[in-house]
Amino acid sequence: MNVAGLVLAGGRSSRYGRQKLFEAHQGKPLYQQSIAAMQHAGISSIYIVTNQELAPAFQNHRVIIDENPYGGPLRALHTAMEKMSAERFEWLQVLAGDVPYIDGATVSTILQATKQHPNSDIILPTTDGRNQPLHAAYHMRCLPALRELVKKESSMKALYDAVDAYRLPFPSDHLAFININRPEDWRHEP
Ligand SMILES: Nc1nc2c(ncn2[C@@H]2O[C@H](COP(=O)(O)OP(=O)(O)OP(=O)(O)O)[C@@H](O)[C@H]2O)c(=O)[nH]1
Repeated sequence: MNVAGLVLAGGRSSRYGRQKLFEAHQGKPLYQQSIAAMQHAGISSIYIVTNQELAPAFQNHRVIIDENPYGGPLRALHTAMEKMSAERFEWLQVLAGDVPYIDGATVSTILQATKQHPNSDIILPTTDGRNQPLHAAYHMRCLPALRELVKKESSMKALYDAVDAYRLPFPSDHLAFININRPEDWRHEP
């Protein structure tokens, strides 16, 4: 498969009060839900982008260390793409590590769209018109734009505004992109 997976796992969890990525969900640390979803969709090369401080917790995985710790997802994506640019991958399927209901079918739908829209730079899921850039597939051709943007920007929006993003709508009641920010967010457990 020409797709690699990338789990964003280097945030501060300041709203949660402690590192949310390791909270138990269905008997496993929360971030592992994102890995399982990608594996179910057939992605076998999965990387975790994190910082030096959290890296020991991911020692059984392929880890990429943020060049700018706590620099945000755009910079984390840039660091990962630079590190992976010499490899054979065409697309990078990104998932946040704090999405308990993400599943393989959702990732498969995004991967299917990479085949249907091979000239797009990003397959950008949306729910109710809301962009979901932390759960998008990025073509490696985004790298030159990323190199320029990280010099001055920090938002993912800057990237999907700068390149050709194909919007992939999901139903408004689709749970897969719901993320945990605060402990009380678990009450949405379906
Ligand atoms: N590698 C990496 N991942 C990040 C970074 N910032 C956020 N993430 C990840 O991106 C996902 C969404 O993060 P947010 O909830 O927006 O931010 P957070 O820092 O984790 O939490 P807050 O401090 O409460 O904003 C989570 O899986 C984070 O671990 C970063 O600078 N580097």
